[in-house]
Amino acid sequence: MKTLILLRHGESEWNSRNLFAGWVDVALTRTGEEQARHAGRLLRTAGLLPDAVHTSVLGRAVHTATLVLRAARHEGVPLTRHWRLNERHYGALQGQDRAAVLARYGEERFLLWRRSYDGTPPPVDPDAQRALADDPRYAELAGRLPRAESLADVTARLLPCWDTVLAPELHAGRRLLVVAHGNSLRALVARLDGLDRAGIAALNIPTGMPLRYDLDDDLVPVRRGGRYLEPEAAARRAAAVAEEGRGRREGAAPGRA
Ligand SMILES: O=C(O)[C@@H](CO)OP(=O)(O)O
Repeated sequence: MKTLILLRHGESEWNSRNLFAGWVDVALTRTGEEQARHAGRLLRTAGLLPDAVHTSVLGRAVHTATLVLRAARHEGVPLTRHWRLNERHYGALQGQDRAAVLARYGEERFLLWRRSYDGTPPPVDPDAQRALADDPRYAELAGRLPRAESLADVTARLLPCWDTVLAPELHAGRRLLVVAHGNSLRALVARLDGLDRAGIAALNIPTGMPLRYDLDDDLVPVRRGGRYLEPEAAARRAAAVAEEGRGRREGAAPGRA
């Protein structure tokens, strides 16, 4: 049996303000930092300390992973960053308020951009991301930085990381922790669980809640959907993520853990 633990970063400044973040490097809030520490304590208590950690290159994921390992008293493990695990590039929606986007463009387009498999948000103005072109984290992407991504695009750029890094390490018997983002994890879960379009549209992943997948020798989940270490809190918070833009945000969910 192979074990893969997925974790969306803790609440970010822009999660708390209900702004689309994408590739913009926003910091964790104090709540997000505490969520990360809580996740680390959960992993230790559950006996799920990872052999290796993989994150995106975005600060909110790397910071979350660092806080998780510190809280789990397990800081010695290798931590590798991959731009392929980044959040979906949200194009011109980055920095925009979800409620304002919903009000301006309507439910159908909001859901197409936010939760469909192949809907691509409007592209970002190249001037708005000039700094990314000089960012060493994206050196490999020189001249072909994305200007917006659909979930299909995210899946296509994430799979090489799965095929060449994550899957081989799992096959080698390593327990992995992947700390990434709402949409890069949706792409990974969709692939693991073989979700259809309706399943993908309905999938929402809450911040800071470890999701455990046990995989067979072919890396097929033993239980579809995996299992959150705190299933009730995760279900509540995933439902709140689905409602973002409609007046409630995840951090405002009642009875949150
Ligand atoms: O802002 C973003 O980049 C993502 C995840 O935080 O938002 P959404 O959940 O709306 O896809």
